[in-house]
Amino acid sequence: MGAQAAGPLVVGVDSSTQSTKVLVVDAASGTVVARGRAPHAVGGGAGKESDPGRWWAALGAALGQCGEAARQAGAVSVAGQQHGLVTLDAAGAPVRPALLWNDVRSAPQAERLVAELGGAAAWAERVGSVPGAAFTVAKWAWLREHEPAAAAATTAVRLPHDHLTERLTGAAVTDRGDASGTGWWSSATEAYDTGILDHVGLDPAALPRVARPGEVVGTVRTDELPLPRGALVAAGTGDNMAAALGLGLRPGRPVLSLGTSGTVYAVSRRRPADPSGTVAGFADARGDWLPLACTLNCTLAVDRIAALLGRDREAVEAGGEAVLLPFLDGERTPNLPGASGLLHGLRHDTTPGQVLQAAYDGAVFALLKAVDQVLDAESAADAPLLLIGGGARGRAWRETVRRLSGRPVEVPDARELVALGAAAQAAGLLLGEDPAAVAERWGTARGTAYPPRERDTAAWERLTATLADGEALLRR
Ligand SMILES: Nc1ncnc2c1ncn2[C@@H]1O[C@H](COP(=O)(O)OP(=O)(O)O)[C@@H](O)[C@H]1O
Ligand SMILES: O=C(CO)[C@@H](O)[C@H](O)COP(=O)(O)O
Repeated sequence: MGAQAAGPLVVGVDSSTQSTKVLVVDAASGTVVARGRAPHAVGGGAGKESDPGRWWAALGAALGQCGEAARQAGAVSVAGQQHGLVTLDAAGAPVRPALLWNDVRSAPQAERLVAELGGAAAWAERVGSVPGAAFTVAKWAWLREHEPAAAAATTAVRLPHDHLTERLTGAAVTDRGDASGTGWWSSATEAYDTGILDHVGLDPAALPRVARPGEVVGTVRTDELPLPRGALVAAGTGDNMAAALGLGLRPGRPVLSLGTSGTVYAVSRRRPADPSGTVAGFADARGDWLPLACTLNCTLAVDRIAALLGRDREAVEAGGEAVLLPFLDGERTPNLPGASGLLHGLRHDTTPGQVLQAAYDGAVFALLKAVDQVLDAESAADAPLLLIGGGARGRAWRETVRRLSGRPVEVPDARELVALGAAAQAAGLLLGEDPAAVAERWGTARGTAYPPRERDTAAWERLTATLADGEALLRR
């Protein structure tokens, strides 16, 4: 155990794309007393898949690294990567590996579903979002079409965080935040949409119950993990909703998260409904909304380009006119699921460091373009961007965001805001408090403030033009 604890201990879990991270936190002060981390494997050939059993094993390994502290927890909450399709058989075992949020094979099914059920505006009004390949409903439609035997063997469908919560408690339960990324939960009625479920041949009985914010959904009932039996378990939520909890986020504060995915979001009191599909109309974990735009190519794509160039990720150079759209995995924002990376504007004097800088620029461009779209109209135009996720630790990422946004940037000292948000949710159960108020009291958003820099409008215009002119290639 690291630092001393005064209050009861809580465990917050972040089961994200690349790894599971666990924090044991003093509920009274927010002090992190122990932490653990274990990697996941993402496979699946042309797609992106992970074995849910590996998430469970990684959770056990990460908790094990926390030593005695985890065994003293009074409450636990699991946050996880959004959208993933976990299919279970009658014995509760996975029928096949989970299809992940960044698997673009389901793009044709998403397109078809949008057309079949009234078009983009109708979906935005009914569900809050226009589903793309990421949404669980498109993944389920893909499975029925490509692996009908697997779909037929499925008796329960879960999201990654639901699956882990169920293994902890035995309860089939999810929360409104993660449910809002399925495409079969309506933000208009705040309930499963039986018309959509019927359309895709999924029995509502196969889905978990949607818990109320603040509900105790069960207690730890497994001996497979180093957690105390009987500890309270919160509903958990999607990883972006958990980070919003972890920051104690209030409306008007935009967040930019740089991890496997790039996301930009804000809390809103108004239910979003963007018919263009750029902004997903997610629910947050407390009863408000979380309009969010997400890219597929963020830290992994830029690290891959740095490796191709044989450079350290910080070895960027200013200047030149190269433009790089690093869409190595296809892209979600803009919606170009079949795209690959595009490099334009090379000259004899272009340096490798300038090409790497262009990759950073291309990775944050669509996210920065969406900042104003996720904020309510009355938000201050110069509100600082809260920069989080693994990339927030990097100078090149931070300076790129400052240069292309022209906004002030704040980088919280706290590293694991998703796990911290889950811990705040767990602490809320024990203390009978709102998790956002818990996080505020913990001071999780405290960090370093960077003033605005002059905006690089020339680079912005080059990116805009290359995206428009390259459209035919990017749609191929
Ligand atoms: N010091 C650093 N500078 C820049 N990038 C970093 C640094 N540390 C980690 N990263 C990036 O963070 C990414 C992981 O971010 P994280 O938010 O943990 O991902 P996940 O999406 O799995 O939650 C890695 O892909 C890596 O590129
Ligand atoms: O699909 C989305 C948001 O809609 C992603 O943000 C996933 O939730 C995965 O997150 P990370 O593993 O990158 O944190």
